[in-house]
Amino acid sequence: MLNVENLHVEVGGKEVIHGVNLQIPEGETHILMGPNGSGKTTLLRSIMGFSNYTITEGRVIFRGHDVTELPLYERARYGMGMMFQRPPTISGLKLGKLLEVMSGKSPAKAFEYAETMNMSAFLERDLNANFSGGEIKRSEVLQLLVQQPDFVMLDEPESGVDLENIALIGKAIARLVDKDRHIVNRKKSGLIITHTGFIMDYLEADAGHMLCNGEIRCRGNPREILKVIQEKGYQECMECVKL
Ligand SMILES: Nc1ncnc2c1ncn2[C@@H]1O[C@H](COP(=O)(O)OP(=O)(O)OP(=O)(O)O)[C@@H](O)[C@H]1O
Repeated sequence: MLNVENLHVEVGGKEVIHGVNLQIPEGETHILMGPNGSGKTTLLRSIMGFSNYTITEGRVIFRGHDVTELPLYERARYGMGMMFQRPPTISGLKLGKLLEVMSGKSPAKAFEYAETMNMSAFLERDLNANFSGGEIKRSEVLQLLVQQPDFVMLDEPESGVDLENIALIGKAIARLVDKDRHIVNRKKSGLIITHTGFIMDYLEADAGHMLCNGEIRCRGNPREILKVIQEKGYQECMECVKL
């Protein structure tokens, strides 16, 4: 599904990602961990094609297409989707209208998803305007449910979410990356950033990667990596490179 080859990324005039290689096969969900400021969000945004993230070396291959030079919307058309950690507020754009546009010919289905995500009362509100942290997360997951991307990237989906809503969001994300869900014979895949690992209680994670100072320093079972981080800190994990 996704093949990131020797990716180097510059943001704000400095190199933040230093030669990352990452492969996510069709039907797999991978977990991305690492200390604050290690470059996790930068990596996801570069894969998605945000314009202020400059790829200075390396390639992003998605479904066999080299998308390194493509704008974000073209990557979305190929089937990539991303949940923002801090999405912008857009005055004048109602959440309901956005869902209608995203859903194409099936707005009824979009409003069903809104109900599932406890967001029906937000449809007439401007996008993200005074939404709480947890409401923003639910709105982001709702938009992805409506878009149904083949490959989804999620930036700390559980952070700031209360215990009841973690279950709601966790189950919705499990639907987004469900291996058995086929869209025109394509299996879904995902890449999820997490610090706590709570999201792994709701879905089957196939592999974990730990990013440190813009480099992947450890790969393996995501629960094992998390355990080492919890018990011994990031340093130990950096040294136990299992590549
Ligand atoms: N636009 C920018 N201008 C300057 N520096 C930036 C910019 N965006 C990111 N950085 C820097 O790049 C580094 C990596 O940031 P990034 O947000 O990718 O880290 P992260 O691993 O996602 O962190 P966290 O776990 O805290 O969310 C940080 O030092 C950050 O300050």
